[in-house]
This record gives sequence, structure tokens and C-alpha cells, in this order.
Amino acid sequence: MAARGLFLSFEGIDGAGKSTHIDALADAFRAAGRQVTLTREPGGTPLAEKVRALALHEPMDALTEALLMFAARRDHLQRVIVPALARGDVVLCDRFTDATFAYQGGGRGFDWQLLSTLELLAQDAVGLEADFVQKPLIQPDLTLWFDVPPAVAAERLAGARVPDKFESQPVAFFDAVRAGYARRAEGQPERFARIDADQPREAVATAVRAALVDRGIL
Ligand SMILES: Nc1ncnc2c1ncn2[C@@H]1O[C@H](COP(=O)(O)OP(=O)(O)O)[C@@H](O)[C@H]1O
Ligand SMILES: Cc1cn([C@H]2C[C@H](O)[C@@H](COP(=O)(O)OP(=O)(O)O)O2)c(=O)[nH]c1=O
Repeated sequence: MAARGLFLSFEGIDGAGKSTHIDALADAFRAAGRQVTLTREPGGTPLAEKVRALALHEPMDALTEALLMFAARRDHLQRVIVPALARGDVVLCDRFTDATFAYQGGGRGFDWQLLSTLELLAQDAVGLEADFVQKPLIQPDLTLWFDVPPAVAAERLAGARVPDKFESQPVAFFDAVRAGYARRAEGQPERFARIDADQPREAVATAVRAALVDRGIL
């Protein structure tokens, strides 16, 4: 029988350094004999990638943004994440629902309770043919939160790439996004591993591995 699927998400403000560590982690899981599905949000399916292009570049109000994120997420769950977990893959997802709470909730100030309602609707296992999922709400097994002061992240991003709609926000926006992540982590401490990302790359990589080893995942 295939190993049980494992769902890991990677979170943090833009420039925290999460993308830097995902490929190495994928290699570590493959070396341990696991099949890996690497994916991202918003995105991961043709439909969701179209939503990504809109959400990252078009101005819109926070409700429209939140609805688009959850619509993209449901398509992503149906077409990629749930089938991969059913096969027994390790799913490494660059951002998931915590980003909606942090960016649309924390950053843009959208109603937290309403986001929780949308989360229940979009991630309801019923209708996703996920018989193997015991919980009604599909969530990552573990979320690695790369936590870094916004000023440090901004310095890393300066000149690194052309900023999208979110990346060009002021530091105060990212203070609010970071507070959104902290609120989510406080609410679900067993699902979150906070990684101190304000360290050199090697130290961050060591902290990431330690978080997985401590939980018996690697
Ligand atoms: N620990 C680190 N110290 C300094 N720079 C880093 C560190 N980790 C990543 N970077 C650099 O910071 C930038 C943003 O990293 P990236 O992994 O793309 O962040 P994210 O995916 O969280 O937005 C990249 O140029 C990357 O090379
Ligand atoms: C998943 C998600 C991302 N976002 C934002 C956070 C990021 O600024 C942006 C895209 O994330 P990301 O893939 O990290 O950007 P990049 O490829 O440039 O590293 O979308 C939301 O606002 N809400 C969401 O639900």
C-alpha cells in the first residue's frame, strides 16, 4: 500500500525566503523514497494560474480578491492536491489558505470570520471525492511559517525581481500580513512550525529540517 499522503504548505511574507528552500526539501523527500508533487497558490492548475495572473496584477476590492483565491484553491484541491494525496505523494505547496487570512485578512483588513466561512466552503472534503480524508476540512498536515521582519524581507527583494501588486506594498502592509500569520499560528499551534527566517540560508535550511525531523516527517 502507498504511504499516506503528506500535505505541507510554506508561508511567510514576500521575500521571507520560502521558495529558496522548497526544491531542496523536495530532493530530501525523493531521497527518502517519496513521490513529490510541487505546487503553488494562487495557481497549480490552468484555471488557477489564470486567476493568479488577475489577482497579482489587477486592482480589485478585498472581497473579490478573497473569492478569487478560494475559487482557485478549490480547483487546485480537486485537480491536483487531493489526487496527489490519494496516491500517497508528499505535496509541497508554496502558500495555501493561511496566505488568504494573512494577506486579505491581515493586510487588507477583510473580515476574518467571513474568511473562515469561505474556507469551510472551499475546503469541504465532501464533493472532493476524498474518502480517505477523515476531517471535514482539508488542511495541510504541517505549515512551515518563514517569519522575518518586513524590513529584512524588503531589503532581500530590492532588485531581486519586478514587484507584483502585493510586493509593491509598503512595509506597514507587511506588518499587518505578518500579524495575520501570527494570529493563524496562535489559533492552530499544532499545525504550524515557525521558522526564524532572519538568519543566513544555511541556518534556515537547518531549522526547516529540524522542524520536520522533530515531527517524524523526515
Ligand atoms: N536567508 C536568506 N538570507 C538572505 N537572502 C535570502 C535568504 N533566503 C532567501 N534569500 C534571497 O531573498 C530573495 C527572496 O527569496 P525567496 O525564496 O524568493 O522568498 P519568498 O519565496 O519567500 O518570496 C531571493 O533573492 C533569495 O535569494
Ligand atoms: C495564496 C495567496 C497569495 N497571495 C499573495 C501573496 C503573494 O504576494 C502573491 C503571490 O505569492 P508568491 O507565489 O509567493 O509570489 P512570488 O512567486 O512572487 O514569490 O499572492 C494572497 O494575497 N492571497 C492568497 O491567498
